[in-house]
Amino acid sequence: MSAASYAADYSALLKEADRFKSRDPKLFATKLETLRTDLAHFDAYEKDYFTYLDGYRIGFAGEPKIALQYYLRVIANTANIELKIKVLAAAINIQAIVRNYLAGYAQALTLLELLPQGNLNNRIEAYAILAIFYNQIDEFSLGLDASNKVLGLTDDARTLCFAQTTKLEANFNLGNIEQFDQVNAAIEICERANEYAPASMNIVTKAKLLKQKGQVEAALEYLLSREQAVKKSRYPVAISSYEAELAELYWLTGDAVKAYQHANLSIQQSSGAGLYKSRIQAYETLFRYAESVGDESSALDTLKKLTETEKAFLDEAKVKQLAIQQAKIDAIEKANQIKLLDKENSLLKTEAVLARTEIENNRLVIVTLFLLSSLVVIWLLVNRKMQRQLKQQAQTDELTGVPNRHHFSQLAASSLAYHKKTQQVLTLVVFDLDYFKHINDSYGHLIGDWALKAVIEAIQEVLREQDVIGRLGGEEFGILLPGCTLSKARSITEKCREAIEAIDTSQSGEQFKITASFGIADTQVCGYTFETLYANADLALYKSKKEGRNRVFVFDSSEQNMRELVEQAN
Ligand SMILES: Nc1nc2c(ncn2[C@@H]2O[C@H](COP(=O)(O)OP(=O)(O)OP(=O)(O)O)[C@@H](O)[C@H]2O)c(=O)[nH]1
Repeated sequence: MSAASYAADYSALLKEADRFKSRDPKLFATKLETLRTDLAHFDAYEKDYFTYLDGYRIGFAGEPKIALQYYLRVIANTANIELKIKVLAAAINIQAIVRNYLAGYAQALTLLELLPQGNLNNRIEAYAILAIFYNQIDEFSLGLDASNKVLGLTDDARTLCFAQTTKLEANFNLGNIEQFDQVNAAIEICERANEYAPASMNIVTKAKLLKQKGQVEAALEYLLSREQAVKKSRYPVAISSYEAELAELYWLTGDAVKAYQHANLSIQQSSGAGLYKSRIQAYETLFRYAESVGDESSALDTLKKLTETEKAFLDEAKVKQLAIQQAKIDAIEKANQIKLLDKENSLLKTEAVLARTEIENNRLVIVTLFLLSSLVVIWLLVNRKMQRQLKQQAQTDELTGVPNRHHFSQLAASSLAYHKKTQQVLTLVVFDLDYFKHINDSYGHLIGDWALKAVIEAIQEVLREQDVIGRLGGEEFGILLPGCTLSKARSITEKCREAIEAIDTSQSGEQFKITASFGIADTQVCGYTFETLYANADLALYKSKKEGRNRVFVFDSSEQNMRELVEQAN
């Protein structure tokens, strides 16, 4: 019948099997085999729990290293912290047995880290195992500490027995024991709990204490009185140390033969690894005995074995110390690595913040630069417009909007240069309004201004696109007629004159007549200097005025009257 057929609660069944694991190994193994048939129905936790129990069974059957493999699998796999703590403790126990102290010590540190998350049973079990482990690696202060923790957590007789035993061992090795109360209590509690192995260890300890206090006879008497109790334990460690102690006590009390016999009994019991102390004690007794009987060859042989055992013991102690040192260094390194990681993390965080800030700053800089460049562009555009406006203002006559005298002469000069280069004719027309003073005087300056603007508008209607008109001053204007034959120029000028004459002044609110007198000079007659061209056009204008105004005259150097005019003008 499988476990599943009478109960589905595998966790409870596994716990029940667990209770028998050291109390009744046979029953435990049976229960385990029953559970094994339902392995497929287990959840992850139950599987891990089963693996642990199965490992325990294997360890108990004398295969600690295989047991350890099972435990390590559970430790790595399980998500259940209580099971993890339980198995870690069991693994530490095994590490002590297989004398892998480095791994055991490192696991002890992990166990202590996890322990606050465990339940009460976890703590009791863990501290109990730690106490054994620490004592075994000669860390008796830690062993004492762990033992006291167990004693403060439980009133279970069996557990108290083990904790009192480890406490006694730690205190004995630390030289802390003055009275016999503690050792008597430890023996009593273990015997009451039917735990003969620890009871036996405590019995031997009591004998050692008596010996230390010089009560050798009492020690011997006591040990002999407890022989049955120790033998009943069937615990080789206890028996070998009992026999070694007994041998020494016999030696000290002068019974050399019994000393020799019990020393040999001890060595027979301590053939297993790790029982160095008892063997050393026994070999010492055997050596003394061989010396005392003059058996030099036996003495030498024993001395050799004693030295070998002492060496093995010291090597073991060295291994333990090195393991502890290494584990401590590893722990410090781990802590440092964590600190370093923390530092690196905070450094990375700072870098990330800095990077973010830098990105934001860069973004800000880009935005600012963009805004600045936009402002510069806008400023340049505005400035160019302003410059254009200023330039225009500087070049333009405010009232009429045509080029002023300076600009007009510049335009004329460049135009003349071009025409000279291309050998084209350029004609300059100058005209002056007739009796303008009279208009001003009669209708006021505003009307005079109106008239000036009206004249420009009228002329611009007549002029071609390429022709340029400018104000030379007051009521005098100039017109550049590029690439124009004289007859064409005369014709355009005549049209200009007519246009002025045709201005309807009524739009100004006044009714009056506007006329202008014109003078024309061209480059074919006057050359390509503006001054000469202007002077000659001005002479022609002068002639128009003189001839009665409102007319057009062309400068002609061959003409007599022109010469006269020049003379008059000079
Ligand atoms: N309203 C106005 N009058 C101006 C401006 N510039 C010059 N004048 C006037 O133009 C008149 C020119 O007078 P004059 O030099 O005696 O010439 P005129 O009266 O036209 O006579 P002729 O040129 O001989 O026909 C003066 O009264 C100036 O004050 C201006 O921009 N606006």
